[in-house]
Amino acid sequence: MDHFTYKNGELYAEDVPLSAIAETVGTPFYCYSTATLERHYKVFSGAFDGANALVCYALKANSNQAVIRTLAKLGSGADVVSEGELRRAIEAGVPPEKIVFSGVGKKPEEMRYALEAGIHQFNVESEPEVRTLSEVASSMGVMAPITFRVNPDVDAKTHAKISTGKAENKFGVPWQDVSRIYAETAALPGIAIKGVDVHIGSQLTDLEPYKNAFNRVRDLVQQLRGEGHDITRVDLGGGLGIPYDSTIPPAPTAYAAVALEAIGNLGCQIIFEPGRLIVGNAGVLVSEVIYVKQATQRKFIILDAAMNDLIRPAMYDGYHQIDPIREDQKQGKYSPADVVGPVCETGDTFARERDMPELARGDLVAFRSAGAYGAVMASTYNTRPLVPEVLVKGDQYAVIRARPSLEELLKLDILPQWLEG
Ligand SMILES: Cc1ncc(COP(=O)(O)O)c(C=O)c1O
Ligand SMILES: N[C@@H](CCCC[NH3+])C(=O)O
Repeated sequence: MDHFTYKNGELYAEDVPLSAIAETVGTPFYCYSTATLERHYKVFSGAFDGANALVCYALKANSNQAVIRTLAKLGSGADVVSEGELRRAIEAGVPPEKIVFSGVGKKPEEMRYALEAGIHQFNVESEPEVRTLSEVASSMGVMAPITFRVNPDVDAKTHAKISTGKAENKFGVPWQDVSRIYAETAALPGIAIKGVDVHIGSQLTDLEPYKNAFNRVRDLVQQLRGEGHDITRVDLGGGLGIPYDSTIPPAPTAYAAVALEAIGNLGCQIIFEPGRLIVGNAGVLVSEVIYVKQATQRKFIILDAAMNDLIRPAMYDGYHQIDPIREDQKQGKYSPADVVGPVCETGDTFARERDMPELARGDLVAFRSAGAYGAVMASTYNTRPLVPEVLVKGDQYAVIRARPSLEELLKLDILPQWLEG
């Protein structure tokens, strides 16, 4: 459920008409709903009421500090994958003891920063990484709390580009080496083994892969305990899908039941890293129709948003519902059209032969479910400024990241002295 609904003949974000934001901010822009963010966080964390669970919102999905702070105020922790994200989380008010650090390529200086901050744990993904962390922590005279991310070799049944738990993927340590790696790590200085971590992929719409992975993790925890390790934490990652089209993913309560059935009796703290589930349906991308072009074979609706603003359709064949802002258009006649952006790539196509309402130059549309992996993946390709972000709360709204000017964008380049003049 989200808080983007038609009222008074047009699409609103909570109690603010999106057209009013478009008038002051210009298009394209991302708009997030505080009520939806809060609702999703509460539904997810509420599914684990009574369990020893820590929800660490995965910042990569949407790392605007206003979004992070909204969630931090509800008690959320953070899953970060770089020093940049770690700084954002701390700056936005997430206590370091609720922060986990994931990712296959943590650099020594990032490890140092995280150790100084006092984060909850490093989710280590390889042997060279744990040796480096051991050196860094020892040189600082501290202990680094860790889990190893294990690769359970299960098929998450999601898009290949966002599947992470197969043996062929770069993530985690190989299942057959886990026992040896834990034994060798136990002898390393500066490292405190705390548990096991797994994350098998993103936008999962089936609980079966979770069941397989979590049961494997449960057996592994028992095995590692038998081998003398003090396992007190299990991090189950994120990945629960959201409805983009007609596929209805499992409810958080059903997911929680699977997780708790597998892991609930181990006496461990259970950590979750949901990203998309929290922010995906809490955001829309609003764009204006620049032209409608009738070509020989197709009708093209050309928008002022492009693949650089929302890459999901080009990169993962991602589906986003595209709704007109005006309700009369929503209820009117539909005909097939390609919805495209102005970027000079054929891949800059949001939808092909999609049934679309009758739209004309100047009309506004909203891409639904654009709160996750939208603004964070934007680029300035074709010298298009990064798209601004707006947060709504009730009848108030605020720009939470402004649109940079073209002057600012151009100033990023530096002419070498031999080209000056
Ligand atoms: C380690 C890790 N944790 C959490 C997430 C969040 O995933 P999602 O946004 O699908 O919940 C990801 C991204 O897939 C990830 O790589
Ligand atoms: N960027 C992907 C999700 C990647 C998940 C990252 N671990 C998407 O838009 O669907």
